[in-house]
Amino acid sequence: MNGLANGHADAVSERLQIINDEKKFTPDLTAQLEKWGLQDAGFGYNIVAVFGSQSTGKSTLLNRLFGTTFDVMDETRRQQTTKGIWMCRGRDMNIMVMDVEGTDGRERGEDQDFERKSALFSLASSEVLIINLWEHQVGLYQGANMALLKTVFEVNLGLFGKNATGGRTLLLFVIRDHIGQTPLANLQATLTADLMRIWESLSKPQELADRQLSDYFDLSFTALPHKILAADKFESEVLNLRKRFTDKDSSDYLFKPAYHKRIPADGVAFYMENIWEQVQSNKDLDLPTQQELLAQFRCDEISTVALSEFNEQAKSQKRPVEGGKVVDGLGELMRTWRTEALVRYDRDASRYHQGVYKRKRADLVAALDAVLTPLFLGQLKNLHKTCLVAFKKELLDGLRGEGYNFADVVSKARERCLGRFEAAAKEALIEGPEWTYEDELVSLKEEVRSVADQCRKDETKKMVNQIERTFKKQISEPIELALTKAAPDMWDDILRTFRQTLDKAEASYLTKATSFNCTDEENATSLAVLRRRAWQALREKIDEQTAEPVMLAKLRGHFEERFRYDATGVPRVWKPEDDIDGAFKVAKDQTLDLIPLYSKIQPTDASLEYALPADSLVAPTDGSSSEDYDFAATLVIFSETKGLELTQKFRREADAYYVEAKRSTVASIAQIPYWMYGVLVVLGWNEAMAVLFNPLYFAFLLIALASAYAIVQLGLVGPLLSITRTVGGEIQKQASNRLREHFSQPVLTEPVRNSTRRAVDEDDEDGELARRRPQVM
Ligand SMILES: Nc1nc2c(ncn2[C@@H]2O[C@H](COP(=O)(O)OP(=O)(O)OP(=O)(O)O)[C@@H](O)[C@H]2O)c(=O)[nH]1
Repeated sequence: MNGLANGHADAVSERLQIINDEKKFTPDLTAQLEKWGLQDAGFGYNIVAVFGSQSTGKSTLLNRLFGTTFDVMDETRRQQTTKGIWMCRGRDMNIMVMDVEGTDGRERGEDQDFERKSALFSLASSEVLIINLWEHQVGLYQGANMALLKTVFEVNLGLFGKNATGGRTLLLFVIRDHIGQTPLANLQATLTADLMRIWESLSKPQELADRQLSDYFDLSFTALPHKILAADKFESEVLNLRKRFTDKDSSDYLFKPAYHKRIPADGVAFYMENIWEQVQSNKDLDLPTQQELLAQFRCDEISTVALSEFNEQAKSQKRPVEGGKVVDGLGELMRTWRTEALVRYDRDASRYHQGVYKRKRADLVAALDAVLTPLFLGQLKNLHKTCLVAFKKELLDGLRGEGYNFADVVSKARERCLGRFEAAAKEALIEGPEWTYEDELVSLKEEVRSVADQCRKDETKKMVNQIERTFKKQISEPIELALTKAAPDMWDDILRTFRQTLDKAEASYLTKATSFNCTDEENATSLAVLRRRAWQALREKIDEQTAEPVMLAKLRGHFEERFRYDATGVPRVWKPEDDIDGAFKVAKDQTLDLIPLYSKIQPTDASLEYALPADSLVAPTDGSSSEDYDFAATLVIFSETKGLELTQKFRREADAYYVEAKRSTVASIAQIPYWMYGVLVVLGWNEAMAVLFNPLYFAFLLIALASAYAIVQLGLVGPLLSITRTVGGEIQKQASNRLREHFSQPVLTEPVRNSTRRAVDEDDEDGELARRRPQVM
């Protein structure tokens, strides 16, 4: 019986290494739980673990508190006792106690992997985690394992922070070898502040960013006196603490239900194994060694200083570049800033862990380039703009004045523009970042080409306009002359002149176009436009010359030439015997024949007929018109109705000429007839004899003769003659007027009446003349 009881007692106090040195989780936990009699405990059990530096009396404390059998360090050898994680059942209590390998162990050196993983495992799986530390460790960062706690909190939050059912955990700080000089409250405040600080500095997952330490952990603090120097007090305090773990009725009972993980006892083995697996596979725990940590910290600092100085320098050119200015020597400036920053970094950081130094250097280079790249791109954009502006200006300057070769001007300006861009872009390139200016250059080339094209189009237009003006000048006079002459082959002359002048204009265009590098298609379009405009110019000239007043003047001129001048070109003086009617009719008919001649462009020689080519008829692409050209319509100068209107107007004018001619014959008839002078001699003979034979009259005659002699002698003949002529002329004028008034009075009213009637009855012209004749006579 005793043997059995002893056997059971041994099994209960047996301990098990649940995680060994090789970080392997034991497969025997379930069996051990069975042996401990906890397998069927359901939720009736608790888990506690310990955390702290190596050889700080963790195992001693656990054994005292829970009656466990963990190994305690042999004082004489002072070496690590606990390796891995051990578990033991508390004596007479359903408590699974875990003794965890101490942190900061000499044996593991800088390999902190296991201590992180074991600490995290303890934190995640236990209800109460005893954080065991010497009093003198309080306030230290590394000594108090704060760095380790930070890492563990961080990973714990990432791994298990979202698990709302995981429950809270009590962190029980046990301060060992508490002398009492510093009250527990002060130590507690220091530790709480430290914890809060590391919690704040955690990098938390985004969704847990506002979680507080108190959301996951409760804090409790207790102090134990020196085990050897105050052995009794130590023992009694340990007992007090033990009660807090065991006395469920105590107000400060530590295993509060809130801390329970709610895993039935038979699932604990699986649950723990699972936690260990997660802990093991978590990459976040593979943190760098201290050396690396230090390197990271320092390299970051050095890099920040270098970067901030670099940023200051770069800022000075940021505004000008953003403002569209091309900064001279920007490449050199950028190279200097970049090199200075890297030299500064290399000088201070290269002494640290090489891997970290190189990694951070790459980060720094990327940060430097991220600042420089916009400057480079901005510089390229500004260069692009300025070079293009310069190109345009050079082009316009080159095309000013006369005698330039367009192709030459363009190619020189282009070469200079691209050369300037490439040189400045090359200067801005720096070694290191994979920058290129090719894309910008391609886009610049494209824009230069399109500007040159536009310019060429404008120039071609200008040239066509110039040729058109010359064309107009050249055809103006010949057309005017031909239209004035009004010969039957008038249109032949006009069309011949038109063709010759157009041929010259086309040849002139083609000669000039070669220097413009125009494509065949562009030439064809320009020529089509030129032909169409030439024809329009011809039409304008013809329209100008055939406008109604001009046309009437032409007809009048033509008529006058035939009616008022004879065949030899001498002005006619109509005599009564002249055939005014015949001459009038001939002149008028010949003149009226001109109206159909003027009304249509119709050469007598059919080979001279002109038709615009089809491509000149389509609507021009320059937007000057949206309609196709109706060439056939342009051949008609004026319509038949217009012709009839002209005929009527001309007839009225011709009639006035006729009347005038008639009147001039009356005027010549109205002179004093010569026989009147004979009548005067016959009738005045007696009076003459009376003068000769009357002494008085004779004396008067002699005096008159003497006076005449004296006048001749004195040279007064001229003045006297002129006086006499003036007086005589005046008298003759008066007499003539009287006679004309007398003879012309009845004739004046007739033509007005007749011409009105003539408008009504045009065909009866001859009859009308016959009626008029006796009245005039
Ligand atoms: N000064 C002092 N020494 C103690 C105290 N508790 C235990 N020790 C001694 O400290 C030494 C280490 O004790 P352990 O209990 O093995 O310490 P540990 O933290 O479990 O050690 P590891 O398991 O190796 O990490 C032993 O020699 C103990 O006698 C204490 O409260 N004060």
